[in-house]
Amino acid sequence: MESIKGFFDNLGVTGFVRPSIGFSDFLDILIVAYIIYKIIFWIKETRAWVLFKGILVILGLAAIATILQLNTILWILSNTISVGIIAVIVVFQPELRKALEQLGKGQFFSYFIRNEEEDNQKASARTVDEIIKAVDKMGAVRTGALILIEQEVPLGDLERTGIPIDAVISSQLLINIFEHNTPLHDGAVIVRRNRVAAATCFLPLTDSNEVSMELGTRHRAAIGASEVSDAYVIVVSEETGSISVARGGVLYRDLTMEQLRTMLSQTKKVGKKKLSFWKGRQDK
Ligand SMILES: Nc1ncnc2c1ncn2[C@@H]1O[C@H](COP(=O)(O)OP(=O)(O)OP(=O)(O)O)[C@@H](O)[C@H]1O
Repeated sequence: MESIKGFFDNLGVTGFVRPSIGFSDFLDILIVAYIIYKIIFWIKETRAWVLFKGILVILGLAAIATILQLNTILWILSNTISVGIIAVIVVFQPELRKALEQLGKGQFFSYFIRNEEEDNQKASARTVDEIIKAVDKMGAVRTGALILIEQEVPLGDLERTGIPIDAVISSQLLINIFEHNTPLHDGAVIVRRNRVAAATCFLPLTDSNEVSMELGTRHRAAIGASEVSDAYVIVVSEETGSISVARGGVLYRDLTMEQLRTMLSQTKKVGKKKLSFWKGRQDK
């Protein structure tokens, strides 16, 4: 401390006050750090993660604009920031409401907590095989199905509209879930890595005018979900037994099993080992 004081004295800075850190300050820092940690987890689990990355890009641009003195860009950024904050509150109103509701119910932190063990698992070739087997069988007997395979964009928001399952994936499980007149058959199943995360999930319908009139709400929901995420959304038509995949707002219809396998082999690769804060999760 004396050397720091000496440093400031040499700089001519007088009146150096030695900061005193007491127990309450320590507790204060710990609580704030814990809350920030939980909020980051929440951001990673919801659509907010994509928005968060967008905000980081804008902050990066602002930093570059400040360094290079790009005054017009700085002016635009400073004048749009207040509008941006209001827009974020409006867009994430459902998530904020949910978090406040959980806080009221005393489940705030459980809402934020992810299953770390699950995070360390990876989508395997076996998972793809099981999905293809189930889809093939359901198509043959015209059992309608809707399956989302999560990629980089977390599907926590959609998952919470359904019933949690959290079971290792198998073709039998998927076929059972979509069996007619059973409690779980309505709605969509969400697959996260090797597990069925939830069933009966409600997906947003696309409002695109370009979707063929012959397609009903199952297909419209698949396209809608693929517009708001990067998930692979598989649809088995109850009417025709045909298999389609929606991805990035585009519906690839009447796929053969080989075409489906080729598409699903492009899902998050097995064998990549990286720890990436930017990507938001650990892939193995
Ligand atoms: N928003 C939604 N989110 C999840 N699942 C949905 C949604 N809308 C409809 N579904 C599922 O789709 C079923 C209705 O499918 P519908 O017959 O309207 O669609 P379709 O596109 O014609 O498909 P199919 O060829 O299977 O008949 C519902 O019973 C439900 O399981």
